[in-house]
Amino acid sequence: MKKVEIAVGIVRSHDGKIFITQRGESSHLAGFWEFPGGKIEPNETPFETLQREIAEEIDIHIHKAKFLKTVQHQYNDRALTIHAYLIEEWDGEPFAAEGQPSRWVDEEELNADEFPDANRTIIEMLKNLDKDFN
Ligand SMILES: Nc1nc2c([nH]c(=O)n2[C@@H]2O[C@H](COP(=O)(O)OP(=O)(O)OP(=O)(O)O)[C@@H](O)[C@H]2O)c(=O)[nH]1
Ligand SMILES: [Mg+2]
Repeated sequence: MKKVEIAVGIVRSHDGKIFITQRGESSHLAGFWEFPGGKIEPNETPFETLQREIAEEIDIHIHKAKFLKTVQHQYNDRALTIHAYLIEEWDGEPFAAEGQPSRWVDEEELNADEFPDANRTIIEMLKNLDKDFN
């Protein structure tokens, strides 16, 4: 079984909107929405991967990121580990630098059904975080 380990960023604006991108037509889980990020390369820490992938995919420079959660998920063809970070301070304006569809979505309107199954617990945690603070 193929093992894949990734780092993803939940980019959240001060007014509670999250920047998400859509997976390309020919990729694994095509058409689902995702948090920008990608595979950890040899000799990279998850945070280094996060900085690199976020720069490549949405062209922002991270100032501060808060580690949220690591989740594991078994797909048919791969065992996936996701390290998820919350990014609330950055330089630049996020855009889909690789030409993929993208949008800002209100956190309350994040719909786990539009994301791969592995994202479900991350989205739940995100919504619960705010309950604790509000
Ligand atoms: N970037 C990203 N990948 C995710 C998320 N949720 C999720 O299950 N994945 C899965 O994590 C794996 C790594 O995604 P990736 O963007 O780095 O890699 P990729 O499309 O080049 O993968 P591939 O070449 O195996 O198709 C993919 O299998 C993707 O479907 C997410 O929120 N963000
Ligand atoms: Mg990627």
